[in-house]
Amino acid sequence: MPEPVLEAAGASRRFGELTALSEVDFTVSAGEAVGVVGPNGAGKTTLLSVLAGTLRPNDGRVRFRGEDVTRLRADRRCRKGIARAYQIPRPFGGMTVLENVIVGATHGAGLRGQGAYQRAIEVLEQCALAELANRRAESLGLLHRKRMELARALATGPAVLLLDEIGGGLTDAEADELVATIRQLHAGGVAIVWIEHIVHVLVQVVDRLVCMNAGRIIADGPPEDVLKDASVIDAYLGRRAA
Ligand SMILES: Nc1ncnc2c1ncn2[C@@H]1O[C@H](COP(=O)(O)OP(=O)(O)OP(=O)(O)O)[C@@H](O)[C@H]1O
Repeated sequence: MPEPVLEAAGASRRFGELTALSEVDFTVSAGEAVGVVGPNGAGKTTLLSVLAGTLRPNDGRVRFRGEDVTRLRADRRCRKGIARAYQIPRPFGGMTVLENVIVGATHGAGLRGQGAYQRAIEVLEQCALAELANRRAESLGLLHRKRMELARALATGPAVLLLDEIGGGLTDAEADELVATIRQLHAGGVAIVWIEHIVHVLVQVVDRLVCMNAGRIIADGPPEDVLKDASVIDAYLGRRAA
């Protein structure tokens, strides 16, 4: 069995009366790429937040490389190797692309000076952003802002990268470019958990697909099997086509 890098065991999260996440067991192995799909409100982002540490589960545990990190805040988990990129990129305004990525290297990886600079340059190249290093972050178009969001996450030196609907709003050609970048990052050994509604984009990258509905995982396996699963068609794919 491949070594689990990040796992949630029996994780539940309630918001008042609503159970957004209900006793979920989820594992991503070292170097694996897992896609997460499901209807709106299924609990996908809540699961990602529980894994990243921006939300505490009410019950259950989160483990990173076997260590219980349930009580660690997101910034401490980031230092250990769990990075997250958001649906809506949040560049630090008034700073260049390079400076934004240096912040990731400094705060997320604990690098300083030349080390942080070198790491930032490396990830800008990996994310095809080197030519825009000195541009103001807020002047970038959507695809480049998404690449910068990825670069900032990568600069933290993650073992696992959590991606929350980063394909949204892109044209087909832009989505293809983003897929190429993410495949490269994955080929470099980073494990990926990617929530995405654009399933045909997602399946170009992931080895495994998980479908959630009403706070639970209803299917988990090879993408081609999950996409044929009757409960997935009923809860998600059928509804999307309707
Ligand atoms: N901070 C919060 N306070 C109250 N309710 C919340 C909060 N965050 C999420 N919820 C609720 O929990 C449920 C799961 O939300 P979540 O964002 O995890 O779903 P999702 O599968 O990511 O949906 P989408 O595809 O629309 O992003 C939803 O009913 C949502 O309204």
